[in-house]
Amino acid sequence: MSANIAKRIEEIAAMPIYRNRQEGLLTDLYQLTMMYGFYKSGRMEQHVVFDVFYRSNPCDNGYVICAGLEQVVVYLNQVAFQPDEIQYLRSLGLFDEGFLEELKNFRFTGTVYAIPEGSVVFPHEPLVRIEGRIFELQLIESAVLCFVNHQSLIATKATRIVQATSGGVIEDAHPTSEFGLRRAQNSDAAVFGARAAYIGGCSSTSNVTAGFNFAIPVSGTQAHSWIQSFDSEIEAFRAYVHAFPERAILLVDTYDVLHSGIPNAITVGNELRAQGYDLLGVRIDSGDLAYLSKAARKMLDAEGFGHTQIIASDDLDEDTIRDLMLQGAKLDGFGVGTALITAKGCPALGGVYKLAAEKRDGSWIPRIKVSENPLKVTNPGKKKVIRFYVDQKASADLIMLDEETIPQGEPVTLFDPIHTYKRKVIQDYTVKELLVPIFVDGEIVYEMPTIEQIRSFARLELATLSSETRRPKNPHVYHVDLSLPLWELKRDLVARRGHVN
Ligand SMILES: Nc1ncnc2c1ncn2[C@@H]1O[C@H](COP(=O)(O)OP(=O)(O)OP(=O)(O)O)[C@@H](O)[C@H]1O
Ligand SMILES: O=P(O)(O)OC[C@H]1O[C@H](OP(=O)(O)OP(=O)(O)O)[C@H](O)[C@@H]1O
Ligand SMILES: O=C(O)c1cccnc1
Repeated sequence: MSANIAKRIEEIAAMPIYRNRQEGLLTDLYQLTMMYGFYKSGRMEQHVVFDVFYRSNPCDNGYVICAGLEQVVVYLNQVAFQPDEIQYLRSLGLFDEGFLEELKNFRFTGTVYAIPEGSVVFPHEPLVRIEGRIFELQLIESAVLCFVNHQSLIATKATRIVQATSGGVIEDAHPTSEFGLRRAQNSDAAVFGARAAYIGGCSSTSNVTAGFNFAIPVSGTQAHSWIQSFDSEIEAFRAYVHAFPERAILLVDTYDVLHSGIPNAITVGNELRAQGYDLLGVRIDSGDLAYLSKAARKMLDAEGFGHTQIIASDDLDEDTIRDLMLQGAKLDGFGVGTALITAKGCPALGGVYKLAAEKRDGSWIPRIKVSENPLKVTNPGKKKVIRFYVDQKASADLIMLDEETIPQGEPVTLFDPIHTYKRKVIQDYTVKELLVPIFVDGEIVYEMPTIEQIRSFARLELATLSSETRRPKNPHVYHVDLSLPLWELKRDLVARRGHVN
């Protein structure tokens, strides 16, 4: 492991959220019973390849932003069983001592390729490809899917919400703070969700644990209780700006936005101004946010508070935000909690982990899972994914067998794997291979990017998609095709119901 890679993984593993997480038991029982079966039948060393992929985009979106790889890397680097966990497994009465001994010594020794966090990805593409002993690869399925599915879902939801603030124009998006801690499905979902939301374009989080661990900017205003705890709204405002003269965003809807909140904010703003400060902002958390923001803007502007921002919150999601902007709401920023952290409307990303190949006598034998539904038939073999760019826009992706040569500029004919008569010739393109090495034989070979690098990358990635692919409803379906050799292999294996000979 190079010094840089080692230093970076040390930094990441030192984050409190990752410390002391060995997570051997973060698995489904059937993984352990299958592992026991492999152990009993002498097949633990069987080398296999598993792919992580999903079959359809969440929220009828046109893409997913993949996220969660950092958590996967830390997990694979640390996964182990503690003595009390071994004792618990012993108490189940399912496993013999030899097997428990194997678990005591468990370490991940496999090879992992993955698409970097922040990338835009599409259905059926291997997001993570893991190669190694079936004994290890079976254990890790559940945790790897949990991390990738969750963070990719929230990052994707965040891109929908953030793009809604500016009608899909990425560079004009308004700052959007993630407010979901209190509404998340418990704390890990809140903290890792805040990370994913930041990757997806949120500008900050109210979640201090997420800020502390992941170096995400934290921001906040006040609760209604703050205002209620004073004898009057103006006293509450004065006390807050006294504490934070430069960064006060005053909550103006506790009593009456236009007749009390905004006039009081203006009074306090003038007092602040006399001390040389500008009132940073106001937050409206109820009522008709379009009407109130327009009226508040006029009142603030009339008193010379043109720079004072108006922030909205109140059960917002991408649809309401888009609606508000269409109504001409005068909003400079948003706080979004429940709908973002719970991915309202699309509660799970259905990523799966499927066996793609098995090593026999030194060569890879492709494996397939057949289904009546052609979209559910897996892509066999050890694979890679390439993306064609034309005029810097992502034009199509191609899933290929790992041994195939990547095209280098010659025209390429792509065909739809289901409706094969649908063809497209790509020329004048550049090409990028999406899966990059992360672990080789259990050792990390990837220099993990910082959260800022991941977030900036996600933004660049989104910009490679057409606005038609990014639009929130009925987006263009991005082409993900199979190379001819992969398509033929799949067809032959389907015909033979997966039998190799
Ligand atoms: N102009 C608007 N267009 C569309 N939706 C809006 C508009 N203004 C507010 N909303 C949304 O309408 C919903 C209003 O919720 P609700 O009926 O609970 O009223 P409220 O103002 O939040 O009341 P409360 O005083 O209980 O907070 C919220 O989801 C809010 O984001
Ligand atoms: O609406 P969401 O998108 O879920 O965002 C989080 C919500 O949490 C707070 O309300 P809450 O009533 O919990 O507390 P408060 O008294 O501080 O307003 C805040 O005012 C937001 O409305
Ligand atoms: O800082 C805020 O305004 C905030 C934080 C969490 C939830 N709601 C609001």
